Amino acid sequence: VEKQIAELREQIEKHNYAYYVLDQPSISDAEYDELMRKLMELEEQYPQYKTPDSPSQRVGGAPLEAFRKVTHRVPMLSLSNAFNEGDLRDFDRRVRQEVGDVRYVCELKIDGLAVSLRYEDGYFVQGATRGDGTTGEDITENLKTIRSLPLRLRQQVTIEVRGEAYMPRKSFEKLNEKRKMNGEELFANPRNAAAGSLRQLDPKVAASRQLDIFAYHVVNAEELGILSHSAALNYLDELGFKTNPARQVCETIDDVLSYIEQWHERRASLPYDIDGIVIKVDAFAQQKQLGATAKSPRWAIAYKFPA
Ligand SMILES: COc1nc2nc(N)nc(N)c2nc1C
Repeated sequence: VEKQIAELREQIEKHNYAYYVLDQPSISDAEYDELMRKLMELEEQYPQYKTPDSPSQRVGGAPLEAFRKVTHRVPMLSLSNAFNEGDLRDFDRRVRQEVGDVRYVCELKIDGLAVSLRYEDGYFVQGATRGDGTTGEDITENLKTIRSLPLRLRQQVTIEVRGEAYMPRKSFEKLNEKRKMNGEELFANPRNAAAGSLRQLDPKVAASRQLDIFAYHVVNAEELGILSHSAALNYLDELGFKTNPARQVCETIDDVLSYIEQWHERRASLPYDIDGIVIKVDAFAQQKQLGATAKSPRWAIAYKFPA
């Protein structure tokens, strides 16, 4: 029976990954539900074979009284902003003055909220909000309900990952539709709705909000022998995280500007809100040379779209 339960777990996680991470459903909802029902039934009968990474454990138990505080071992910095081409060219000049020739990675800046995810030996053990950058709130139970968040990685690594939790526009529209029917106050935008959902003390409510998450940073990348940000993102893919596919390596600031132009136009075609583009120096050795201020890294900048 233990083997049967383990097989079911693997099977369900495989379909979960295909559906929520790759957006390529591999079985019908009905078949998926049937597998889940079978797993829950067997785990009910043989609780000794229930494991923390089982898909049945995604929607936690009882609501919390309050959130525990979490101190980030590495502070969660914020990004300095650029509002026009001049700001971006100044950034590029400063970077090149310091490190010489440079490659950038450009990413969409998802309009959600930054979270930190800790895994030990491949198992998700804790998730926290950014808070004030040093101290955040433990929202592990709520983050577990996000289907694209792996409860167990494809490699048994101890890693800390940063990502952006967000509410897809479709989920946002459905949620506000429901709130309107119930005469409740509407959320102003998907970002507020995502923040409100992750601050729910009852994981069942968070689970109902259909949130999603993109991983975008490996905190202990160098310890893991990774040499660049683009390699870190590919590593996150290998581990089973959902990363944003629109990322692009740019050799010049002109390439960065055309990437920004392109996504400013294509923004409405995305199934989620973005509020800008993040530009990062790719090589970690150069990031290290550039360092950070108390508030933000000198090797990255966020270009904000005009409101
Ligand atoms: C390395 O620091 C960061 N990287 C980021 N990357 C993306 N894509 N989006 C963000 N919001 C973001 N925020 C921070 C502080």
